[in-house]
Amino acid sequence: MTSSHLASAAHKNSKRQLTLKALARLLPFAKPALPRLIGGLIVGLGAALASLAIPLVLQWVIDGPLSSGDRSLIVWATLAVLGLGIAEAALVYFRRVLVLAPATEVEYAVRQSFTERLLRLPVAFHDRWQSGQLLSRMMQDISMIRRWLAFGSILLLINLATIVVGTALLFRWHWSLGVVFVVCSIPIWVVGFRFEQRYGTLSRSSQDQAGDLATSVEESVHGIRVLKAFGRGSHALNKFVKQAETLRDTELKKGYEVGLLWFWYDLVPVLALGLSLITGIWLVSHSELTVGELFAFFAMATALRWPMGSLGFLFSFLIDTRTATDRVFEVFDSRVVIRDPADPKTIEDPSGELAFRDVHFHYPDARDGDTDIINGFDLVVRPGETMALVGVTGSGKTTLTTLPTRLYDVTAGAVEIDGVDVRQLRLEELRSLIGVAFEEPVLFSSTVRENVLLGRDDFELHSAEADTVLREALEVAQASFVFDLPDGLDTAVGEEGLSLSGGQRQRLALARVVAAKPAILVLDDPLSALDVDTEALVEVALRRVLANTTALIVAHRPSTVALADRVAVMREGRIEAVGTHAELLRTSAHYRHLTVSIATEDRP
Ligand SMILES: Nc1ncnc2c1ncn2[C@@H]1O[C@H](COP(=O)(O)OP(=O)(O)OP(=O)(O)O)[C@@H](O)[C@H]1O
Repeated sequence: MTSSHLASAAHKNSKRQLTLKALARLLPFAKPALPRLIGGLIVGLGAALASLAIPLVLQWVIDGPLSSGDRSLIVWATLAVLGLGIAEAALVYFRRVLVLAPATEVEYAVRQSFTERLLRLPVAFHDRWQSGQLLSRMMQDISMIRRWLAFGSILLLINLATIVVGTALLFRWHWSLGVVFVVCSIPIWVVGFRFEQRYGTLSRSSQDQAGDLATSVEESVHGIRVLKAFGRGSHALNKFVKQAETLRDTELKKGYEVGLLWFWYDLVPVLALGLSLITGIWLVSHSELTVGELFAFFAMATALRWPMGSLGFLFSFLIDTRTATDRVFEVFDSRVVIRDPADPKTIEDPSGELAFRDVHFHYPDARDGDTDIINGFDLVVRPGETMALVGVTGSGKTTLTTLPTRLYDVTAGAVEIDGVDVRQLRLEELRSLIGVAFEEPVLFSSTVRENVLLGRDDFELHSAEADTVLREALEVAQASFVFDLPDGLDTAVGEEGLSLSGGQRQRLALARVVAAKPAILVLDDPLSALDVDTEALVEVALRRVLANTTALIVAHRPSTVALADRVAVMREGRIEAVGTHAELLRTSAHYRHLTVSIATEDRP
C-alpha cells in the first residue's frame, strides 16, 4: 500500500473515531504499566502543586510578615519557598524515573505483538503492503507511542490540571482577574481545535510519506546491482529526491501549523498578563486587592506560562501519536484469514497422497469478471509418486505450489492430503507434512546450519541427530561447498553474511526442504540455477529422496522432467493432460510443443 491509499483509508478512519477513542486502543498493551504510569502522573501532579504553592507563600509573606516586619517569619517563608522549589525538582525527577521503564515495556509489548501479527498475516497481506510502510510503523510509530506514554500524555494531563487549579486560584484572589485570564485563553481553544483538524491530515501524510521513502531506500539498496548495471543510480536518486521533497513540503506545512500554534500559545499568556496587570493595578488602587495578592497573581500567571505555552507542542504530539496509533492498528486490524480450523483433524500416519479437487483460485486484487488463474484444476499425486508440472510461462504453476501449504487459500474446490482438506488441519501440522522450495531461494541472516535446519525444531541445533540430518541434506543438494566456507557450517550467510552464488543459494534452499523430511515435497523449479554437471549429481541424490516421498515439481527443463514418474501439463489454470513423458509425447500436441520450447530453453 502506498501513502495515497493509506491516507484515504486514514481519512475515512479519522472521521469515525475521536482522538481519545483511537488512543484508548492502546489500553490492553498499557494495562500492566498503568499503575506505574498513574504513579508517575500523581508524582507529577505533586510537583505541579508545589510550584503553584509558591505564589501563595509569596502572598502570605508580602501581606503578613513583610508588612509587619516580623523577620523570623520571613526566614521561615524563604525556607518554605526554597523547600517547595526543591520538592518540585525532586518530584519531577521521580516522575521521570517512574514512567521510563513502563513506557519502554509497552513499546516492547506493542512491537512484539506487531511482529507476531506480521508473521501471522497471510501472504496476500504482504503482497499489498510495502515493506517500508511496515518498517516505519514498527520502528518510528511504536517509538512515538512510547514517548507519548512516558512524557506527552503525563505532561498534558499535569499541565491541564495546573491550568485549571491555577485559574481557580486566580478567581480566589479576584473574580475579575480570573475572568480576564479565562477570556484571554478562549483563542487558545479555538486555535487548538482548528489545529487538530488541519494538523491531523498533515501528520498522517507525513508519516505515510516517510514509509514510502523507507520503501524506496530499501528497494534501491536491495536492487543496487541492477541499478548500477543499468546505470540507473541517478534515476533511483531522482525518485528518492522527489519523495523526499514531498515529505519535506509536508513537514514544512506541519512546521508552519505548529509555528502558528506556538505563536498563539505564546502570545495569549502575555496578553492575559498585560490585561491582568492593568486590572490588578486598578483593583489595588480601589483597595479591592492587596499588594500581596497582586504580586501572587503575577507569580501565578508566570507559573502558568509554561503549562499554557506547552499545550501547542503537546497537542501536536498528541495528534502525531494518534496518527501513529492508527497506523499501527491498521496492521492489527488486518484480518488473519488463514488460520487454524475450529475443529482440526489430524493425519496419524500420512501416506502422502496430494489431491487437487476442482481447484479455483484468483488473487485478491482480481477484478470481477477476470478468469480464475487456477481454473478447475484436478490432479492426484499418488503416495510416493513424483509428478512434474509443466506449462507455458504464466499458466499458474507457481501459484499452484502456494495452495497446498495454504500460503493462499483456494477460492473454490479443495486441496487434500490423504483425503483430508488442508483447511481442516492445524497449520503447524500441515506445514510439517509439506515442504516447499521456491524458485527464488531466500536465506536468512544466520549460519548455514540454522538456515538448513529451519524446518526442524524437534532437536537441538548442535546435537548429533541435527548433524546427521544436516549432512544428509547437504549431500542430496550437492552443497558440500559449505564445508570450505570460513567457519564451515557455522558461517553466517544471508544478507549480513557471506555472499553466495545463485546456484549455491538454491542448493542450500533445496537442502533445507530435504532436511525437513516432509511426507510431500513441492518444488518450484528447484534446479534452475545449477550447471548441468551439478544438476545431474543433485538429480541422482534427489531420486533417492523422492523414492519414498510424494513430490510435485514445477519443471522448466527436460532434466527436471526426467526425475518424474508422471507429468502433468497445465494450460490456462487447469490440467490439459497427465501421463508419462512417453505417453504425452504421443497424445498431447501441447506437451510436444512445450517439450520443444523446454529443450530450447535448456540449450546453453
Ligand atoms: N501475488 C500476485 N498477485 C496477483 N497476481 C499474481 C501474483 N503472482 C502471480 N500473479 C499472476 O498470476 C499468473 C500466474 O503466475 P504464475 O507465477 O503462477 O505462473 P507460472 O506458470 O509459474 O509462470 P512462470 O513459468 O513464468 O514461473 C500471472 O498472470 C501473474 O501475473
